Amino acid sequence: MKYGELVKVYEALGATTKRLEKRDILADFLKTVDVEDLEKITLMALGRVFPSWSEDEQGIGDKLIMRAVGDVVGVSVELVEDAVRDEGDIGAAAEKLYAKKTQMTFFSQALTVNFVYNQLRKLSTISGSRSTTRKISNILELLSSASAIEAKYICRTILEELRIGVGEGIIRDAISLAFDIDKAVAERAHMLTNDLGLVAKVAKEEGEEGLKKLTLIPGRPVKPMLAQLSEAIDISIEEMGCALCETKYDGFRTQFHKNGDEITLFTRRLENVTLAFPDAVELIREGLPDEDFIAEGEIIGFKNGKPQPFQSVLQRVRRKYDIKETMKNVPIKIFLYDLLYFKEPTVDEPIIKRREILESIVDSSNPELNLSDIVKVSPENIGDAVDLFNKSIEGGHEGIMIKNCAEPYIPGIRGKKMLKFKAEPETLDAVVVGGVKGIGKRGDFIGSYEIALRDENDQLQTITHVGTGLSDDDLANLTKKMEELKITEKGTRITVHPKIIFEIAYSEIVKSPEYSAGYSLRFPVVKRIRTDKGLEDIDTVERLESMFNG
Ligand SMILES: Nc1ncnc2c1ncn2[C@@H]1O[C@H](COP(=O)(O)OP(=O)(O)OP(=O)(O)O)[C@@H](O)[C@H]1O
Repeated sequence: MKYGELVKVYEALGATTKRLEKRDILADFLKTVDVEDLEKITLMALGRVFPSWSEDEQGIGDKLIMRAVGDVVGVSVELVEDAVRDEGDIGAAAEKLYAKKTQMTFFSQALTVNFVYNQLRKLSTISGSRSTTRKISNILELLSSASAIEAKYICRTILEELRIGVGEGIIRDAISLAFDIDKAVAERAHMLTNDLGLVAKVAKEEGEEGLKKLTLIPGRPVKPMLAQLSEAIDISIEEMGCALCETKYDGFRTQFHKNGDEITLFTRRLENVTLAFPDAVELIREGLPDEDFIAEGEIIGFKNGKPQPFQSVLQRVRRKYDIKETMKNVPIKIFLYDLLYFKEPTVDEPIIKRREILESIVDSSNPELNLSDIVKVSPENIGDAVDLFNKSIEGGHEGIMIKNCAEPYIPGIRGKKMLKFKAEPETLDAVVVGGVKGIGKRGDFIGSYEIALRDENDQLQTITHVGTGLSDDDLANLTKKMEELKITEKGTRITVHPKIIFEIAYSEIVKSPEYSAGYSLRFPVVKRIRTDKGLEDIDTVERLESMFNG
């Protein structure tokens, strides 16, 4: 297939903000795609060339693309930077600049999807000496054969930001519609494999039956099951009838995979953090059996018998070097609470059974390797759950989880089957989309951060500016990061790629015409910088609205 055909679909998708229209456009298109191109096109519709579970990345920053665009069009990097400032992103800037392109390209052939996909994948394999030059020449090969509009989307795909408002949910629904697959079956296949390209291919070739056979593979990360808030401990237990209540540890959610001899650790964002935790790998190797498994739990920094703030474990993840040193500074404990695979998938077993198997396979004689504190509760002994809550808070933990005894593990879904009850008021996770440079003492820093939530059409809508709660160190680090993520700069204001996630506490939600969400927050404070969360994890305008309406 010609790349130009995919580009036409990108344009159509970008031209509407309506979710259902996007789904229909994509479904109609997917029906026409040959099976050889289907995996590639499904990934590229997401603006990616690697599935979510893959650790490969193109590793190209804005600067490098600007250089490449400048080279192809025959203008200076400064001019490209100006165009980006005017147009808002490198894709739109490239499209504009191509119109002025003076150099003619000889022997240029129409780009195919296959060629673009392979060239972009190749970028991840280029490393070592002269890698920048080699990467640029690889990008130039693509850009010099591209039309203006193709260049726009090639640049955006390199940065993994297509800006057409299409997320995984829309693509999954389009696959269901295109190949007549029950939505729940497609959703489950996606959640278990984390590979929409594969889901599309199997849906087309083997239909629902084929999708039902797709399952977990130890060594490949799975999206975690997420929790909703419990209104009150007693109400939740009454509703569930039988509940497993567990201490909610405020640590680093980790999946521990064993595949053959290899043990791999993944974060809730599916990042491989094995190298940051050699001690955790050893604890898991010694405390669990030899068979393949996927267990889930929390890694917590522990010092002098006390849990350390969540940020302390994050230090371990950020440090690429001196792991031995950081290991000494931040000793850890593991608290396991779920089992997704043991010799075979266990996700369909109820939590009560999964816990039973987990208890039977974990040797927790080492005080660093634990099972979560747990009580089985029914409406007759709700007091036991309240006791566990109090004990958890006294122990320096966040609260309790309340899990419906009968429920399977549902990856990636924030459902009512697993609830959390915390001592502290609820917070919001929002993404930073811009910032304002400070004045006076904070002149060198970006002191105020504009944050946004996601709306029902996957677009970001702003809610407030926040600067309180950040230490001088945070401000220095954030300012550096914001410079790297910068898209445009006007006066003291900058806009950035949406990558930094803040957890925000506030006193009240108010209506506001000033921000595009239509709501704002009073007295917002940054509680944490959530490097363990990504854009897909931020809260929605819908949730804000329902919290506003009480
Ligand atoms: N015993 C436990 N069982 C399940 N999850 C636990 C447990 N202890 C701690 N957790 C943590 O609680 C989180 C569940 O809350 P949720 O799914 O809402 O994630 P979250 O958005 O990270 O929540 P929060 O910001 O409240 O930690 C899990 O992600 C996990 O990290």
